[in-house]
Amino acid sequence: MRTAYRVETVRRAERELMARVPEGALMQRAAAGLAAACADLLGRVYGRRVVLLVGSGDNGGDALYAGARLARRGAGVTAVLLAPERTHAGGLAALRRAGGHTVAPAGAEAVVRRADLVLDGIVGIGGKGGLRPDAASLAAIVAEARAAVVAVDLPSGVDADTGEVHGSAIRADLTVTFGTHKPGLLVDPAREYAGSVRLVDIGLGGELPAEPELAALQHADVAALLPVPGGESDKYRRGVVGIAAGSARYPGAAVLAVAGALRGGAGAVRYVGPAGDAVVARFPETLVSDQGPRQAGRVQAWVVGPGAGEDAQTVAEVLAAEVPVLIDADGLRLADADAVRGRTAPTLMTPHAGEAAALLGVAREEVEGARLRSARELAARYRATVLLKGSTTLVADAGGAGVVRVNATGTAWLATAGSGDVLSGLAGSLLAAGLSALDAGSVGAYLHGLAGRFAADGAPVGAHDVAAAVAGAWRDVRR
Ligand SMILES: NC(=O)C1=CN([C@@H]2O[C@H](COP(=O)(O)OP(=O)(O)OC[C@H]3O[C@@H](n4cnc5c(N)ncnc54)[C@H](OP(=O)(O)O)[C@@H]3O)[C@@H](O)[C@H]2O)[C@@H](O)CC1
Ligand SMILES: [K+]
Repeated sequence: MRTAYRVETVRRAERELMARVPEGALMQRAAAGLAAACADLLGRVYGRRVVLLVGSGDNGGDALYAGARLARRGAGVTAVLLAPERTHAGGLAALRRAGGHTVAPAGAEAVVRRADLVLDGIVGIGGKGGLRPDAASLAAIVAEARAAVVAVDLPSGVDADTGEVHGSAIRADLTVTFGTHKPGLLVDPAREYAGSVRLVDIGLGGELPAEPELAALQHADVAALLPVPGGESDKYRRGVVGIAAGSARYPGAAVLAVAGALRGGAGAVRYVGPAGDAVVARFPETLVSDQGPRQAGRVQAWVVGPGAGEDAQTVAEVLAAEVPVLIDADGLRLADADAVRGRTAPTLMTPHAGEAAALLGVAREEVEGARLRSARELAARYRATVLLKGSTTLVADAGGAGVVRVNATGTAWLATAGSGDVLSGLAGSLLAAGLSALDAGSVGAYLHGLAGRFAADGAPVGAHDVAAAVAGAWRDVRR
């Protein structure tokens, strides 16, 4: 499990650890890891031109000590000091001893233009709000440069706790972060500014609490959660998932949701709705019912909404069922909020940013800019588990508090028509197989993302290709 902690938690853990190690030891560990990452990126250190952007806090101190290490290995290192009188004294002395130089911000453009590598030590976890004007002009200069950019701990200007970006921020190729990931490194839009992320162990692990702010499942975590049939299993014990989806206008949504559901671990898929012929033509193993959800026979979980059009009656019937329910697409619009809040069995809502915005009564951009806050807010309002889809997929558990899962497997190729229908079937099938809403949502997103990668392999794909690739993703996870 990859985990991320909020700044106040990181600060508390650092205080505990600092009390037990020699003064300055943590910064030296950070600087050593940072310098090593820079050396890896450069390939050869000797003769390279390195520019440090140095703010007034310890983030600048890290950059200066790392710069000193690179200077000792033969790099030409120049530090741009944003606040010369408040620069980290020990770091500055170390850089000077190693033969490094300093310039004022007015000299930044000339040195950055010629640099091979820029280290962004303007601000780290002590940052508040978007970059101030002097720092923002440096960010603009860096954006024009050909140099590789390494962010120290965080790209300056992004919000460490939320992943929000207010104003300008440094765009890095690599972020070297210390002790633990910060939520902003895993959630868009900030994640995009971070580039790839390398975690340097400074010994903080033992001081961090059990519950992080964010957690990203890895292969082993997913493998442990996947439902696997035992010797005594039959189709009913493995769980039956009901799919109430599709309409005369959108029969394809039903086919795709069933396609996802067949790959999600339930023992059988029951379909109700007007697209039964299309579903059976493609997937003859589906149990098709021409009754509404109430009369359709037992299921262990329902999926309602993909391509549902205006069928509010079906949505209401499904919400009244005392089994877990996944609500997607049109179902989100048609569901009565009080009916969702009043449910006793788990509910998993799977909106994309536009749908989440409509439910929250805000603009889509607001959700995209504040994904973590939006997912928690929806989960609190509806007392439902919320899987917010998009460039970063998040799953917040019912009520909105507690750890939020972030999915790291997605690919931009998944932004294709019908892809969400496959995910809803897949996650609904995992619900029917007995996973909690949080696990079904995050395992579903993980497999779906991986399947998208396998199916796409660098080229456009259709949603049916993604569904077909889920089995391969499943095998890859269990391997
Ligand atoms: N603690 C530890 O054990 C370890 C910590 N480590 C390192 O320390 C870092 C935290 O250091 P920190 O606490 O000194 O804060 P930091 O991020 O340098 O920023 C504060 C300065 O930024 C300024 N500033 C604020 N907002 C701004 C803005 N929007 N735009 C521009 N400037 C802004 C603010 O100015 P002020 O408000 O004071 O005028 C203040 O001077 C952490 O990220 C990691 O790199 C590692 O060495 C490992 C061990
Ligand atoms: K930084």
